[in-house]
Amino acid sequence: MNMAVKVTKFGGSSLASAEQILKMKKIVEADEARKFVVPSAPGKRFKDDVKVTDLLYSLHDAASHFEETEEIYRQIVRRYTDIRDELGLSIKIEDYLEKVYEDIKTGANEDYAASRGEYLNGLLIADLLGYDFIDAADVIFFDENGGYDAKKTLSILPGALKLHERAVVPGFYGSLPNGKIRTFSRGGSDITGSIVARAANADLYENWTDVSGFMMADPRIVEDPKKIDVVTYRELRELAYMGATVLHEDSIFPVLEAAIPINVKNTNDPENSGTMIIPAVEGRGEADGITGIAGKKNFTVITIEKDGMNTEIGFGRKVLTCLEKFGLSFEHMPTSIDTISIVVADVRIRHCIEELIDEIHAVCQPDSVEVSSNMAIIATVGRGMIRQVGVSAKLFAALADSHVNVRMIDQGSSEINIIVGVENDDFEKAVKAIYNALV
Ligand SMILES: Nc1ncnc2c1ncn2[C@@H]1O[C@H](COP(=O)(O)OP(=O)(O)O)[C@@H](O)[C@H]1O
Ligand SMILES: N[C@@H](CC(=O)OP(=O)(O)O)C(=O)O
Repeated sequence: MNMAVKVTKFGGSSLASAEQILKMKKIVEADEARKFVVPSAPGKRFKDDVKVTDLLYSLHDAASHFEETEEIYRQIVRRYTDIRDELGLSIKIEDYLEKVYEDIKTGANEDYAASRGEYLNGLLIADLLGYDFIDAADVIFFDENGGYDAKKTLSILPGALKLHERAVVPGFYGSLPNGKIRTFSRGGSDITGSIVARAANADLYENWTDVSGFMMADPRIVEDPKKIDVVTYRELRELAYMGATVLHEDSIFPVLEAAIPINVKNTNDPENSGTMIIPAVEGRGEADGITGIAGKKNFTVITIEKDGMNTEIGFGRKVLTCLEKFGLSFEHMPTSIDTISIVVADVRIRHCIEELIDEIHAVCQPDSVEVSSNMAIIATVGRGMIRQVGVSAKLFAALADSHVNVRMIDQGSSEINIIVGVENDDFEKAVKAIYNALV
């Protein structure tokens, strides 16, 4: 029988210092099946520390504006040389750092700069574990539009992995058809881990972080929230997208087809079983109540009102055409007979809000258009939750009792979530109220 294969991704918090990296080593060495390791860049060692990835973005920004770069570069050098020295390794990481610095000063792109956090950490970790190093630029590919190219990657990566008994593949980046480096969006090492798990046909994708799995709410908002033991890919995606940052929302796609389970585990508490993320939960469903609550701040809600909107053919299309004209995607679109609300992230819409409203007036001829910014959206997620009588009644009663003004309600058509929009200032209060009422 073939030996089991596990792909282990370690997040920045798990690799922030030599002390954390030694915990990683112990975990990897405790199980023969942990053949492929996907590291992030060193993250925060303490609350107000700066992630190496953020230092690299700053370095690139300073270099491209011809500003002072030495101090930022020195901080980056110190992070890696401290780790190397404390681990007692002899790899000459300074040589690699100098090359990175030179490349950034001579015009390398921003993604290249950001990706070096994982690249350099991968070199150190491969040296420490005695694993081979595979540069992600040689095995993970993006297409000319910058999207992940699954076809090309899966035609090369599985063969490349077979050449190595044990290897480190740095997270977060790959290469474009022109050979330039491209990164996933922030937190994207989780996606690399999933891609490597798929290519290795792994039995399990372990995602090691600084919490013992997915909690029913963000532990920075709700004190000591209950852990989610098992969650489906779909629920996970909803929670992750809506702000539960433990796992990148796109990290389920690569493993989805092969139905490889993901186990979120805690580097600081490796015995804890963490959270299992699986395709579907057999024999469980309608009576399960909620799975979790997640949310994000800083959205704008545009409410368009027009009497008789429900009978006007093509009204929705006209509204969406306006968004398209400004290159805007939207998060939610709750409707009633005479109103449509569009929810868009503040950062996307800020620069064009006035022109967009003028366009909506011109194209849709509405009775009124109202804009509310500084809104937070909160999703309460659970398979079967919607069919369970009383969940939404309890949720809205709890918000009313806490004097939270609900500005928008949307029930996702996937029937696994209820979404409410509240003012940014009420966000934490609302999450706590929903948690206390439903958990
Ligand atoms: N529902 C949740 N359950 C657990 N952690 C959460 C949740 N929502 C937000 N978080 C936050 O996600 C963090 C882990 O994600 P991240 O910082 O990206 O880790 P890593 O550096 O390991 O990739 C936790 O420390 C926690 O503060
Ligand atoms: N280092 C990258 C990618 C990543 O996934 O990091 P982390 O595992 O620390 O979330 C970032 O900060 O976005």
